[in-house]
Amino acid sequence: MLKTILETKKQELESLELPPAQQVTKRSLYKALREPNRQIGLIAEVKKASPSKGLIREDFQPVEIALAYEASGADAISVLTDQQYFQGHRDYLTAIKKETTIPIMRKDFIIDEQQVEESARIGADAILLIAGTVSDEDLHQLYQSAHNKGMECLVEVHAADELTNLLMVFTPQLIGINNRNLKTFSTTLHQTEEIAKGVPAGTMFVSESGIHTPEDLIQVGKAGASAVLVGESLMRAESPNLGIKHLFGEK
Ligand SMILES: O=P(O)(O)OC[C@@H](O)[C@@H](O)c1c[nH]c2ccccc12
Repeated sequence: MLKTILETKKQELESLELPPAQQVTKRSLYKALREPNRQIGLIAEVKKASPSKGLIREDFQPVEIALAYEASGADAISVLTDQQYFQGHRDYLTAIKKETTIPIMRKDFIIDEQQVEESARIGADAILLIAGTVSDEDLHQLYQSAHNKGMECLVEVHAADELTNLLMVFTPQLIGINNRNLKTFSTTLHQTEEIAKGVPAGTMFVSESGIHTPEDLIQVGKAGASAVLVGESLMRAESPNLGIKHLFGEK
């Protein structure tokens, strides 16, 4: 699947038109996650559909969802901008950035400098970079170029050896451990527990995917996660607010 998505991204790159730069003030994702609103940080995701689950939310109002996340105490927001597989759009991110005050991360498959520039222009505060999509050296380049453009990065890994190899090239300020197996699409929080052992002391990491309950938060918190990235369980809730309350076990 990842291979297919990357093929699409390469095609899209051939006709990518850079939008005009939005005049925005960048917000720090690192800082927000270092001082979370609750016992563990929350990056709440705006996600309409996914390749594994199909359509997740029929009534999809991206700005309203983002505003509700912020009002409910999310520390940051992740916005899917991939159109073909996640039914996202870069305009959703720009609109959300304008209406909110917390850091906004662009969730897409970023494999080229042009997309880093595009992310800066549409108003992203941070971008997701995925280990294994390009070489670790190229990933480092994209990471540095994002920082040069005033953005921060969440660098995602899926396996312990992937993290080990990455750390031989550079140490990202923020690591994401994806609980989803990209081949089978199944999720297990053991993934976080296993891979966390290889995260350097003092480096923050986020546990991503397949997180639904207060027990899940405790489990990944014990493994050392500073924050969680949650999409589906919030998007399927009756409202974003109820979804966040349910996640944290609040009345
Ligand atoms: O909807 P979930 O299971 O809560 O997962 C959110 C997020 O981790 C997931 O959307 C994700 C993690 N890494 C990605 C890379 C690309 C697209 C999507 C993702």
